Amino acid sequence: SPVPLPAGFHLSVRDGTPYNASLPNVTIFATGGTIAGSASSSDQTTGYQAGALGVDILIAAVPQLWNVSNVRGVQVANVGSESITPAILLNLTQQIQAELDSPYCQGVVVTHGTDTLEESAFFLDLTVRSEKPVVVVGAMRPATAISADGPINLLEAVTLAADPGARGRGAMIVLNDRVAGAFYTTKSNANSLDTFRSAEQGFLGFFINIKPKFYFAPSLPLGRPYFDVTGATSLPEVDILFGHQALNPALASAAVASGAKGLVLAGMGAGGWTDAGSEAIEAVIENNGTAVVYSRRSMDGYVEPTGSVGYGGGFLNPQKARIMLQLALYAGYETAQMKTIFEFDS
Ligand SMILES: NC(=O)C[C@H](N)C(=O)O
Repeated sequence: SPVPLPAGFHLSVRDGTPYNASLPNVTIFATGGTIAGSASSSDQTTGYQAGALGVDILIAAVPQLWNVSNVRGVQVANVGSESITPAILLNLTQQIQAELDSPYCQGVVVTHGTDTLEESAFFLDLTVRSEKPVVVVGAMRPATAISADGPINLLEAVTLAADPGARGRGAMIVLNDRVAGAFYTTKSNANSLDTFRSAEQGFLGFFINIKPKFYFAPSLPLGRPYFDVTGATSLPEVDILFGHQALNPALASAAVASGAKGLVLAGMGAGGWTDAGSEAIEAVIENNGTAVVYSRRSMDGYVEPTGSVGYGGGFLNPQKARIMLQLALYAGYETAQMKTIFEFDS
């Protein structure tokens, strides 16, 4: 059923949604996830259907949104975040760019499953060119759960996107009363509400009474590249190989044979790979020109280039190095540019 219009609102000439001329306009792009999840009972917090509820239902559940902004919902997808594809990401970033280029929009929010939220947020950080806030938000409990965290997270995300102090900070992630920069933030716990961590680089701020409080003036990660994908329809395939004892060296050539143009190695320690594995990697680079980034399975740290082939993944974890490599291959980066973006050479 339609949301009743709060006092003082009238219908926007733009698209017929409630509109208050004294408030900023924020567009919510919904992609699914637990924040849109529905379970059969209020005590069920696993095994529910992610991406079950539409964006209008998410908005209707939080009438406080109308106190801080005029919100408009756009349904981009409605899936668990394990099913987000390059096609969805390209569609999402192209729609966001067009929206932020419009003078009517002051900021955008993306609702997303938390499992791969860091990948999409990082992708948007690298592909949206705007001073206006891009805020990615999820939830750890489905919308039907007792004490669901989605509604407050959504309200904080929209409040952040509407806040002029949020400009010029790149894509941000909101969960559990914290503001995190997309570049360095990762999911650290499968179940906890406090799952997102920003490691040594730290959070950007937190929320008090739903209002964002920043620790620092606006700044961006050093050397963060921008990739123009406004005309892209697909991205090159990049696969991740996970390092462990008794590694099967044949996996590298198998990945390349099935279409990978790039490989990210989630190596041991600071990016270590077995001798037989390294020989296999050198062979695929030599035979196929495959781009290889050495990253790490360790939670945090910096990975230097290993030997004469491939690139060191720098501070990027494997899933972020994969996104970066897809974009760099799409953009046709040469060796020197690859080294700059991955190894933070200046
Ligand atoms: N908390 C969540 O959103 C997890 C969910 N499986 C997803 O990523 O879509």
